[in-house]
Amino acid sequence: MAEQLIGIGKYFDPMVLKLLELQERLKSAGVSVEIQKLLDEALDLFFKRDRYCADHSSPASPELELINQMTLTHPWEDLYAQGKTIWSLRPFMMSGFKEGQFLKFIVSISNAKRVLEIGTFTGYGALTCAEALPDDGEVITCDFDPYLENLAKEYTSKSVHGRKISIRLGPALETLNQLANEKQSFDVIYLDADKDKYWAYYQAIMDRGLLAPRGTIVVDSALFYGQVYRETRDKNGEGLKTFNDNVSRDPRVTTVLIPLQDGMRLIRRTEDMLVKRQAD
Ligand SMILES: C[S@@+](CC[C@H](N)C(=O)[O-])C[C@H]1O[C@@H](n2cnc3c(N)ncnc32)[C@H](O)[C@@H]1O
Repeated sequence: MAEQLIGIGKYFDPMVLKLLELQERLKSAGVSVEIQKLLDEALDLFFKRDRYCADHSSPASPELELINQMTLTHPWEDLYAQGKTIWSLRPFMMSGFKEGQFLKFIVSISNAKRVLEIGTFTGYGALTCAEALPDDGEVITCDFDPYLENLAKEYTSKSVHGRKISIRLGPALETLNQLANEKQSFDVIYLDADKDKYWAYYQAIMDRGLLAPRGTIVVDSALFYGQVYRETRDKNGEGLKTFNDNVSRDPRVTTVLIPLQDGMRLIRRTEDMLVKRQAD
């Protein structure tokens, strides 16, 4: 890719990536030490804020931390080279701590009982949701990679909340159609799979009754490394842009896009946002 479209490590914000690039270039550009120091301080403030927020949030459970560590150290490249995974997976695909805690709050404050996750990966999002559900709650999560089905099962079952999780294997759109045919509906739906199909997933969710009354859709990677507001986009960035444009114009829903991590979007039916007050 000519321009840097994809983030480095856990930093998804193209502005930070540009500032890091500038910091490198200034070192050899003969710019005064004071100017370099100002930029170093500005970046340091950004990283400190990130660290401070993480340090002053409740920690993830030991079981989630185990999934995090396993995901970071798993031999993804070797597995793909050996044909054991159907595509090239990377640790940064995992939801991780900040998004996880945010998602957990949404599940909890919604008093959700049933959650659907589109895109399981190593089970971090599924277990996060399961931890916020009551004993009779259920998370259905789906992925099309059989390797991930086994891995996520192995790791989520290490938690007492793992029994609330079931995994459906297959292309997400087929799974959504199956669930709709089974007349299933969900209080929270976490959309976190192939970005170019988000609009198709959203249409299936909204048109086929998958979102329960007063339900919420949570969309991950809604900014997609800033591609949605930049000139250059790949197939996924294009998919996300179409999705964002269409959803923000859909009169059925009320939505907010939050610059958390790589962008998180919340969507609810507009009628569910209206407070029903008793007549005086
Ligand atoms: C970003 S990761 C999901 C991360 C996960 N939700 C978490 O909380 O850590 C996206 C996942 O979607 C899966 N995926 C991509 N395209 C898919 C499709 N068409 N059908 C089903 N799963 C798909 C990938 O295999 C991958 O595991």
